[in-house]
Amino acid sequence: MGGPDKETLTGSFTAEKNAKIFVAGHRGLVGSAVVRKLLQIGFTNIVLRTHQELDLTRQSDVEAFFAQEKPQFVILSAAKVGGIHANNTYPADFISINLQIQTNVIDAAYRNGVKKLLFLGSSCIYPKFAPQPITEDALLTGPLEPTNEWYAVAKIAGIKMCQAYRLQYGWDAISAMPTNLYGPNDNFHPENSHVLPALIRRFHEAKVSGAKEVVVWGTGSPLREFLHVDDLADAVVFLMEKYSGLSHVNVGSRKEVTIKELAELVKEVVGFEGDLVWDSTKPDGTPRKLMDSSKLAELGWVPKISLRDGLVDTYKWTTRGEQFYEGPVETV
Ligand SMILES: NC(=O)C1=CN([C@@H]2O[C@H](COP(=O)(O)OP(=O)(O)OC[C@H]3O[C@@H](n4cnc5c(N)ncnc54)[C@H](OP(=O)(O)O)[C@@H]3O)[C@@H](O)[C@H]2O)C=CC1
Ligand SMILES: C[C@H]1O[C@H](OP(=O)(O)OP(=O)(O)OC[C@H]2O[C@@H](n3cnc4c(=O)[nH]c(N)nc43)[C@H](O)[C@@H]2O)[C@@H](O)[C@@H](O)C1=O
Repeated sequence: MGGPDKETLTGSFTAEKNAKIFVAGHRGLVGSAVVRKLLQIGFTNIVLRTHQELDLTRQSDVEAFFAQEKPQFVILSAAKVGGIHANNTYPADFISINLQIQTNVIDAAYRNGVKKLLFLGSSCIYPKFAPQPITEDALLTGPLEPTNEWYAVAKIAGIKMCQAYRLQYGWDAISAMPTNLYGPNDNFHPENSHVLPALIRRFHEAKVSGAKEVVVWGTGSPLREFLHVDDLADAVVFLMEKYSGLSHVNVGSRKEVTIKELAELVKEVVGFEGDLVWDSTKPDGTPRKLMDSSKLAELGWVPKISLRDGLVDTYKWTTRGEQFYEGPVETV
């Protein structure tokens, strides 16, 4: 079976605005941003299923769904996702659920004639002490960060599955590796979320209750790179349009901050006036994971949203109703 043999394409995706696209995980941070982006640029035939309607860990249900709906494109943004504590506490869930979801969806998509699929991985696929900034070819060159190795192993398997299907069948499956993301529809669970939503919520609640201090995990020294999810959604559409290579592609903001700097910024944006207290019994995780996103930049995509602007918008979004939006807290 013939498939694309060139790394770059010339825009077949956005030309087909009535093509049927399945966005898996559309109620999550990434999936919801991808749907917003697709609607904004005029796509009219987006197929969606909630977790309750279609459990993607159930192989026969996934096969039946693909056989019935026959989508032409798939964005795979459904996954078991969480921050450092959730990853460290539920290793079995993180490896097994993610392996099941991605294996079922990727295989059923191929068998049911999907033209192109994009799989979402994560920057945690790289070795804990990879040279910085981390290029795509650092994959599988050293041991993983222990707090998220189970999730990382599943994500590496997803990349490899896309590559294997391209090599054996010539099928157009690509993988994007985003850095740490944030934005509307994030998970704001107090323990199981990522650092940014956790801190937005904790600082907000401290401001409202008049608390004198806020506890932040770890030492504050780890460096992280953050990307607003609307930038990521833009990059996803860009890659669907322009990229058809074997290698996965890093998607980062190319800017890093320490967790201490991040906490100070969230404190300022939320308007909390008390002190920060560091809980060094909590893990720091990987010391640094700045990705080298020059492959994507060379293809012609760069991010637009600064961390400060993205944070201000996200905080406004969480407090736009009468109550703080906590997100789908039952997910982890
Ligand atoms: N958030 C981040 O910082 C980063 C995320 N990524 C990647 O982006 C992708 C999306 O992450 P994100 O949007 O943050 O995650 P979310 O937790 O916000 O969303 C995940 C979505 O997947 C759905 N889902 C989970 N399990 C199943 C299942 N068994 N069947 C059907 N649907 C299911 C969830 O539904 P429900 O809530 O109902 O369970 C939810 O809608 C993931 O692959 C993740 O690895 C990569 C780098 C960073
Ligand atoms: C995207 C990526 O996300 C995860 O990796 P991580 O980058 O380590 O994720 P994190 O956002 O949870 O933490 C970042 C840093 O921040 C510190 N930190 C301070 N205070 C809070 C806090 O209140 N909550 C959290 N979660 N972290 C805190 C925390 O101690 C750490 O030093 C992977 O497991 C995996 O899911 C993955 O791929």
